[in-house]
Amino acid sequence: MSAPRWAGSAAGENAAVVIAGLTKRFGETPAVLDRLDLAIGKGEFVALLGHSGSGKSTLVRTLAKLDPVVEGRVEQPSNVSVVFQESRLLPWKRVWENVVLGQNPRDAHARALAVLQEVGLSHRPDAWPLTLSGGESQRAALARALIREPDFLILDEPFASLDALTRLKMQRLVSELWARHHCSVLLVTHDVDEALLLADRAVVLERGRIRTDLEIPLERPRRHSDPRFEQLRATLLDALGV
Ligand SMILES: Nc1ncnc2c1ncn2[C@@H]1O[C@H](COP(=O)(O)OP(=O)(O)OP(=O)(O)O)[C@@H](O)[C@H]1O
Repeated sequence: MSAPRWAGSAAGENAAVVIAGLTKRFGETPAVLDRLDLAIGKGEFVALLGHSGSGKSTLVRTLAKLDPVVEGRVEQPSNVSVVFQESRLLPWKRVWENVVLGQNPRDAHARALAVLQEVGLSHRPDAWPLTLSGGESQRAALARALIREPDFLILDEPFASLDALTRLKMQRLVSELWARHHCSVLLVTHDVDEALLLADRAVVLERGRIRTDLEIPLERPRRHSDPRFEQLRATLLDALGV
Protein backbone atom coordinates (compact mmCIF):
# COMPACT_ATOMS: atom_id res chain seq x y z
CA MET A 1 0.00 0.00 0.00
CA SER A 2 1.44 3.41 -0.84
CA ALA A 3 1.07 6.81 0.77
CA PRO A 4 -0.81 9.75 -0.75
CA ARG A 5 1.29 11.43 -3.38
CA TRP A 6 1.26 15.07 -2.38
CA ALA A 7 4.98 15.31 -2.72
CA GLY A 8 5.32 12.36 -5.06
CA SER A 9 6.94 12.56 -8.46
CA ALA A 10 3.61 12.43 -10.24
CA ALA A 11 1.74 15.29 -8.67
CA GLY A 12 3.02 17.31 -5.71
CA GLU A 13 3.25 21.03 -6.53
CA ASN A 14 2.14 20.28 -10.04
CA ALA A 15 -1.20 18.79 -9.10
CA ALA A 16 -4.20 19.66 -11.25
CA VAL A 17 -6.57 17.68 -9.05
CA VAL A 18 -6.27 17.25 -5.31
CA ILE A 19 -8.65 15.05 -3.36
CA ALA A 20 -8.05 15.12 0.38
CA GLY A 21 -9.90 13.21 3.07
CA LEU A 22 -12.91 12.76 0.81
CA THR A 23 -15.53 10.78 2.68
CA LYS A 24 -18.97 9.74 1.52
CA ARG A 25 -21.58 7.79 3.43
CA PHE A 26 -25.00 6.56 2.52
CA GLY A 27 -26.86 6.06 5.78
CA GLU A 28 -25.38 3.92 8.53
CA THR A 29 -23.38 1.56 6.33
CA PRO A 30 -19.54 1.85 6.20
CA ALA A 31 -18.26 4.87 4.27
CA VAL A 32 -18.24 4.33 0.49
CA LEU A 33 -15.36 6.81 0.16
CA ASP A 34 -13.27 6.69 3.29
CA ARG A 35 -10.88 9.63 3.81
CA LEU A 36 -9.72 9.25 0.23
CA ASP A 37 -6.52 11.05 -0.77
CA LEU A 38 -5.48 11.30 -4.41
CA ALA A 39 -3.60 13.85 -6.46
CA ILE A 40 -3.42 13.95 -10.25
CA GLY A 41 -0.66 15.95 -11.92
CA LYS A 42 -1.13 18.44 -14.73
CA GLY A 43 -1.26 16.43 -17.92
CA GLU A 44 -1.08 13.17 -16.02
CA PHE A 45 -3.11 10.12 -17.05
CA VAL A 46 -4.36 8.09 -14.08
CA ALA A 47 -6.35 4.86 -14.36
CA LEU A 48 -8.70 4.00 -11.50
CA LEU A 49 -9.48 0.33 -10.94
CA GLY A 50 -11.34 -1.51 -8.23
CA HIS A 51 -13.89 -4.19 -7.67
CA SER A 52 -17.56 -3.51 -8.08
CA GLY A 53 -18.76 -1.50 -5.11
CA SER A 54 -15.31 -0.08 -4.25
CA GLY A 55 -16.57 3.48 -4.76
CA LYS A 56 -15.39 4.38 -8.29
CA SER A 57 -18.72 5.73 -9.53
CA THR A 58 -19.28 7.60 -6.30
CA LEU A 59 -15.92 9.32 -6.79
CA VAL A 60 -16.70 10.13 -10.43
CA ARG A 61 -20.09 11.57 -9.50
CA THR A 62 -18.41 13.83 -6.97
CA LEU A 63 -15.70 14.98 -9.39
CA ALA A 64 -18.37 15.56 -12.07
CA LYS A 65 -20.22 17.72 -9.51
CA LEU A 66 -23.29 15.49 -9.72
CA ASP A 67 -22.85 14.83 -5.98
CA PRO A 68 -21.70 17.44 -3.47
CA VAL A 69 -18.52 17.25 -1.41
CA VAL A 70 -19.83 16.80 2.13
CA GLU A 71 -16.70 15.73 3.98
CA GLY A 72 -13.16 16.36 2.77
CA ARG A 73 -11.83 18.55 0.00
CA VAL A 74 -11.68 18.47 -3.80
CA GLU A 75 -9.67 20.96 -5.81
CA GLN A 76 -9.83 20.67 -9.56
CA PRO A 77 -9.88 22.86 -12.67
CA SER A 78 -13.16 24.56 -13.47
CA ASN A 79 -13.40 23.05 -16.94
CA VAL A 80 -13.96 19.34 -16.36
CA SER A 81 -15.45 17.09 -19.05
CA VAL A 82 -16.86 13.63 -18.45
CA VAL A 83 -17.44 10.74 -20.86
CA PHE A 84 -19.63 7.98 -19.46
CA GLN A 85 -20.07 4.35 -20.46
CA GLU A 86 -23.14 5.29 -22.47
CA SER A 87 -22.74 8.25 -24.82
CA ARG A 88 -25.71 10.23 -23.40
CA LEU A 89 -26.31 11.96 -26.75
CA LEU A 90 -29.66 13.67 -27.19
CA PRO A 91 -31.46 11.54 -29.79
CA TRP A 92 -33.42 14.48 -31.23
CA LYS A 93 -30.27 16.44 -32.07
CA ARG A 94 -27.83 15.68 -34.85
CA VAL A 95 -24.29 14.61 -33.97
CA TRP A 96 -22.73 18.03 -34.52
CA GLU A 97 -25.52 19.71 -32.54
CA ASN A 98 -24.87 17.35 -29.64
CA VAL A 99 -21.18 18.21 -29.78
CA VAL A 100 -21.75 21.96 -29.45
CA LEU A 101 -24.57 21.77 -26.93
CA GLY A 102 -24.19 24.59 -24.41
CA GLN A 103 -21.35 26.13 -26.41
CA ASN A 104 -21.12 29.63 -27.82
CA PRO A 105 -23.09 29.48 -31.11
CA ARG A 106 -20.41 31.49 -32.90
CA ASP A 107 -18.60 29.26 -35.42
CA ALA A 108 -20.27 26.31 -33.68
CA HIS A 109 -20.68 24.27 -36.85
CA ALA A 110 -17.08 24.75 -37.97
CA ARG A 111 -15.74 23.95 -34.50
CA ALA A 112 -17.91 20.83 -34.31
CA LEU A 113 -16.58 19.65 -37.66
CA ALA A 114 -12.99 20.23 -36.55
CA VAL A 115 -13.36 18.21 -33.37
CA LEU A 116 -15.34 15.48 -35.18
CA GLN A 117 -12.42 15.25 -37.58
CA GLU A 118 -10.10 14.77 -34.61
CA VAL A 119 -12.12 11.84 -33.27
CA GLY A 120 -12.62 10.25 -36.70
CA LEU A 121 -16.30 11.08 -37.12
CA SER A 122 -16.16 13.87 -39.68
CA HIS A 123 -18.11 11.77 -42.18
CA ARG A 124 -21.27 11.75 -40.05
CA PRO A 125 -21.83 15.21 -38.58
CA ASP A 126 -25.49 15.29 -39.58
CA ALA A 127 -26.33 11.77 -38.42
CA TRP A 128 -28.97 11.11 -35.76
CA PRO A 129 -27.43 9.49 -32.66
CA LEU A 130 -29.63 6.39 -32.91
CA THR A 131 -28.06 5.54 -36.28
CA LEU A 132 -24.51 5.47 -34.85
CA SER A 133 -22.61 2.33 -33.91
CA GLY A 134 -21.40 1.97 -30.33
CA GLY A 135 -17.89 3.10 -31.29
CA GLU A 136 -19.20 6.08 -33.26
CA SER A 137 -21.40 7.13 -30.34
CA GLN A 138 -18.40 7.16 -28.04
CA ARG A 139 -16.42 9.13 -30.63
CA ALA A 140 -19.22 11.70 -30.59
CA ALA A 141 -19.17 11.72 -26.78
CA LEU A 142 -15.40 12.30 -26.85
CA ALA A 143 -15.90 15.16 -29.33
CA ARG A 144 -18.49 16.73 -27.04
CA ALA A 145 -16.04 16.46 -24.14
CA LEU A 146 -13.04 17.82 -26.08
CA ILE A 147 -14.73 20.84 -27.63
CA ARG A 148 -14.84 22.27 -24.10
CA GLU A 149 -11.02 22.09 -24.05
CA PRO A 150 -11.04 20.50 -20.61
CA ASP A 151 -8.07 20.70 -18.28
CA PHE A 152 -9.42 17.59 -16.59
CA LEU A 153 -11.08 14.79 -18.54
CA ILE A 154 -12.90 12.00 -16.69
CA LEU A 155 -13.50 8.82 -18.66
CA ASP A 156 -15.90 6.55 -16.77
CA GLU A 157 -15.59 3.10 -18.36
CA PRO A 158 -16.03 4.72 -21.78
CA PHE A 159 -15.35 1.55 -23.77
CA ALA A 160 -16.88 -1.08 -21.50
CA SER A 161 -19.81 -1.79 -23.80
CA LEU A 162 -17.77 -1.94 -27.02
CA ASP A 163 -16.52 -5.07 -28.75
CA ALA A 164 -12.85 -5.92 -28.26
CA LEU A 165 -11.61 -4.63 -31.64
CA THR A 166 -13.49 -1.34 -31.41
CA ARG A 167 -12.19 -0.95 -27.86
CA LEU A 168 -8.60 -1.30 -29.09
CA LYS A 169 -9.20 1.38 -31.73
CA MET A 170 -10.76 3.70 -29.17
CA GLN A 171 -7.88 3.16 -26.76
CA ARG A 172 -5.47 4.22 -29.49
CA LEU A 173 -7.62 7.25 -30.23
CA VAL A 174 -7.67 8.31 -26.57
CA SER A 175 -3.90 7.91 -26.41
CA GLU A 176 -3.48 10.20 -29.46
CA LEU A 177 -5.97 12.75 -28.18
CA TRP A 178 -4.29 12.87 -24.79
CA ALA A 179 -0.85 13.31 -26.41
CA ARG A 180 -2.28 16.25 -28.38
CA HIS A 181 -4.37 17.94 -25.68
CA HIS A 182 -2.34 16.87 -22.68
CA CYS A 183 -5.10 17.43 -20.17
CA SER A 184 -5.17 15.51 -16.89
CA VAL A 185 -7.18 12.32 -17.26
CA LEU A 186 -8.90 9.99 -14.81
CA LEU A 187 -9.92 6.79 -16.57
CA VAL A 188 -12.19 4.41 -14.66
CA THR A 189 -11.80 0.92 -16.01
CA HIS A 190 -12.13 -2.73 -15.11
CA ASP A 191 -9.64 -3.60 -17.81
CA VAL A 192 -6.09 -4.03 -16.47
CA ASP A 193 -4.59 -4.02 -19.97
CA GLU A 194 -6.41 -0.80 -20.82
CA ALA A 195 -4.91 0.84 -17.74
CA LEU A 196 -1.42 -0.40 -18.65
CA LEU A 197 -1.75 0.68 -22.29
CA LEU A 198 -2.86 4.21 -21.49
CA ALA A 199 -2.02 5.45 -18.04
CA ASP A 200 0.99 6.94 -16.23
CA ARG A 201 -0.32 5.51 -12.96
CA ALA A 202 -2.82 2.85 -12.03
CA VAL A 203 -4.64 3.39 -8.76
CA VAL A 204 -6.63 0.61 -7.11
CA LEU A 205 -9.57 1.58 -4.94
CA GLU A 206 -10.71 -0.74 -2.18
CA ARG A 207 -13.54 0.07 0.18
CA GLY A 208 -13.22 3.75 -0.65
CA ARG A 209 -9.49 4.08 -0.10
CA ILE A 210 -6.45 3.82 -2.35
CA ARG A 211 -5.02 0.37 -1.88
CA THR A 212 -2.29 0.56 -4.54
CA ASP A 213 -0.75 3.38 -6.51
CA LEU A 214 1.36 1.90 -9.28
CA GLU A 215 3.59 3.91 -11.57
CA ILE A 216 3.63 2.63 -15.19
CA PRO A 217 7.05 3.69 -16.44
CA LEU A 218 6.69 2.32 -19.98
CA GLU A 219 7.37 4.41 -23.05
CA ARG A 220 4.56 4.83 -25.58
CA PRO A 221 3.24 3.30 -27.75
CA ARG A 222 3.02 0.33 -25.42
CA ARG A 223 3.02 -3.29 -26.43
CA HIS A 224 1.38 -6.21 -24.71
CA SER A 225 4.39 -8.26 -25.75
CA ASP A 226 6.78 -6.11 -23.66
CA PRO A 227 7.93 -8.32 -20.73
CA ARG A 228 7.63 -5.29 -18.41
CA PHE A 229 3.97 -5.06 -19.41
CA GLU A 230 3.51 -8.67 -18.28
CA GLN A 231 5.16 -7.89 -14.98
CA LEU A 232 3.01 -4.83 -14.33
CA ARG A 233 -0.09 -6.80 -15.25
CA ALA A 234 0.80 -9.43 -12.64
CA THR A 235 1.37 -6.71 -10.02
CA LEU A 236 -1.92 -5.02 -10.80
CA LEU A 237 -3.90 -8.27 -10.84
CA ASP A 238 -2.32 -9.12 -7.52
CA ALA A 239 -3.37 -5.72 -6.12
CA LEU A 240 -6.89 -6.48 -7.29
CA GLY A 241 -6.71 -9.87 -5.63
CA VAL A 242 -7.37 -11.69 -8.88
N1 LIG B 1 -27.29 6.62 -3.80
C1 LIG B 1 -26.84 5.59 -3.07
N2 LIG B 1 -27.50 5.17 -1.96
C2 LIG B 1 -27.03 4.16 -1.21
N3 LIG B 1 -25.93 3.45 -1.49
C3 LIG B 1 -25.22 3.82 -2.59
C4 LIG B 1 -25.64 4.90 -3.43
N4 LIG B 1 -24.73 5.03 -4.44
C5 LIG B 1 -23.81 4.06 -4.24
N5 LIG B 1 -24.09 3.35 -3.14
C6 LIG B 1 -23.31 2.21 -2.59
O1 LIG B 1 -21.96 2.61 -2.54
C7 LIG B 1 -21.09 1.53 -2.84
C8 LIG B 1 -20.13 1.92 -3.92
O2 LIG B 1 -20.84 2.09 -5.13
P1 LIG B 1 -20.16 2.61 -6.47
O3 LIG B 1 -21.24 2.63 -7.49
O4 LIG B 1 -19.41 3.87 -6.22
O5 LIG B 1 -19.12 1.44 -6.76
P2 LIG B 1 -18.29 1.14 -8.10
O6 LIG B 1 -16.90 0.87 -7.64
O7 LIG B 1 -18.49 2.22 -9.08
O8 LIG B 1 -18.95 -0.21 -8.62
P3 LIG B 1 -19.15 -0.71 -10.16
O9 LIG B 1 -17.80 -1.08 -10.64
O10 LIG B 1 -20.06 -1.89 -10.00
O11 LIG B 1 -19.78 0.43 -10.91
C9 LIG B 1 -22.00 0.35 -3.21
O12 LIG B 1 -22.10 -0.47 -2.09
C10 LIG B 1 -23.32 1.01 -3.52
O13 LIG B 1 -24.39 0.15 -3.20
